[in-house]
Amino acid sequence: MHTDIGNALGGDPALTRDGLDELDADVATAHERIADGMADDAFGYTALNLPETADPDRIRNAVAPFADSEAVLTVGIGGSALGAATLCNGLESETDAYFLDNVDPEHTSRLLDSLDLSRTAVNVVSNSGTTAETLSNFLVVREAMADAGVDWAEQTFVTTGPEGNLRNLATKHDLPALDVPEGVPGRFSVLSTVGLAAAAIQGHDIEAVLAGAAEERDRLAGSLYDSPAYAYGATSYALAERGAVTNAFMPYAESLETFAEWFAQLWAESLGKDGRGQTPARALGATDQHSQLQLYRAGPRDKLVTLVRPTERADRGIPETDLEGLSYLGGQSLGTLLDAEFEATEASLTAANCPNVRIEIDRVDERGLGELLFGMEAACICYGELADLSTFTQPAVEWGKKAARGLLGGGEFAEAQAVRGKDRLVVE
Ligand SMILES: O=P(O)(O)OC[C@H]1O[C@](O)(CO)[C@@H](O)[C@@H]1O
Repeated sequence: MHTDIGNALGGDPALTRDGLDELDADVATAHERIADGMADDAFGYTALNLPETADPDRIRNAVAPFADSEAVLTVGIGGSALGAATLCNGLESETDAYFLDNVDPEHTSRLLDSLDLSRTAVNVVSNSGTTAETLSNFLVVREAMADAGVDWAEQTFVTTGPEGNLRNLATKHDLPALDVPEGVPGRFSVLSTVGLAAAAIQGHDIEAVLAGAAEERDRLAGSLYDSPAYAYGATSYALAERGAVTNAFMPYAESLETFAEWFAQLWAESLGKDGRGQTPARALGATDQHSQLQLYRAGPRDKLVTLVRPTERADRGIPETDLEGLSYLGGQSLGTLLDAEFEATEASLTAANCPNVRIEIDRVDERGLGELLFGMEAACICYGELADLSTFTQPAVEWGKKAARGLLGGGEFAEAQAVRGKDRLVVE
């Protein structure tokens, strides 16, 4: 992963090289704490040890019974889906991958109706083993399989923690079960069983994902000028402290669109605390040049724009044309056009004083995705250290869970009362 922070300086919000140099002393301290946390396998920090502690053979052996599946259906939400989806949607495979990470009845029914359930491996993932959306979707999938005359227990494996409903279900039905590594919060678990199992069923080189991550780990150092991950984390933090409270995250590759979703959970759930944080706004290049760019260039001065691209990709030529005004495109390629759009957008942001950072990998392949995923995790942890935030918890999500559970008769919760007491001002 290459991080170019040149365009983050001298914009509005204003960050100077001196400001960054000053911050670098804090990055050295942050790195020490991170390295100590890794050495102690401390909660959260232990996620950065996964490039060496994850066991690809164990994962592959566990999913071997499903190797000839036509499709793999992952039932999970948040960190229990987005990491696997980033790998599966970022890489090509003969085996299709689907994700049930919402409880939209129409979508769930359409998806289940479209699948040959007898040829589909079901990967149920939940760290806590108690998440309502995941468990409900699993019950629906199991019923659909039974209705289709498919032995669901033959097609299903789970990835979960040591306790919880899902672990009990796996034990009761003797399902193959992978363990969520201890001390790894969901949004930091892509480089573990949680993110790698579905990718292994699709036949991806999960060792190469871990090797790319290990390369990025080896670049962690006591200065932001020596570590691409810390350069990104520290620069994002410094700009947020100066008013860039929105991070427009814009990959220039369709294969990285899900990666932007994964990044949004990582950044929002890790850094949104104590009234602080930086709001991730997902975008896609070049598409959102034609929807969002106006705002980035001419709207409030509250943004950092992160542009991500692979420097190598399979290309496709644009045919020569005699159409009026289009000759400049004829004979070029879509890749050349996309790169020109990337560089032009980057320069247009700088010309409008909008701070932006360039993140590049060689290719969107297993190694490249490993670098990006690890790099962004380390960047996030670095940001959390500099901001003195509790990066690895997400207490604010519990209120809504209690309210929903109370509304469904799953217990007495004050939060459910609050929902019932909603103020109404309906305009019809
Ligand atoms: O893996 P689990 O426990 O089902 O949780 C799913 C997701 O829900 C959250 O706990 C938020 O509600 C995320 O942190 C997590 O990634």
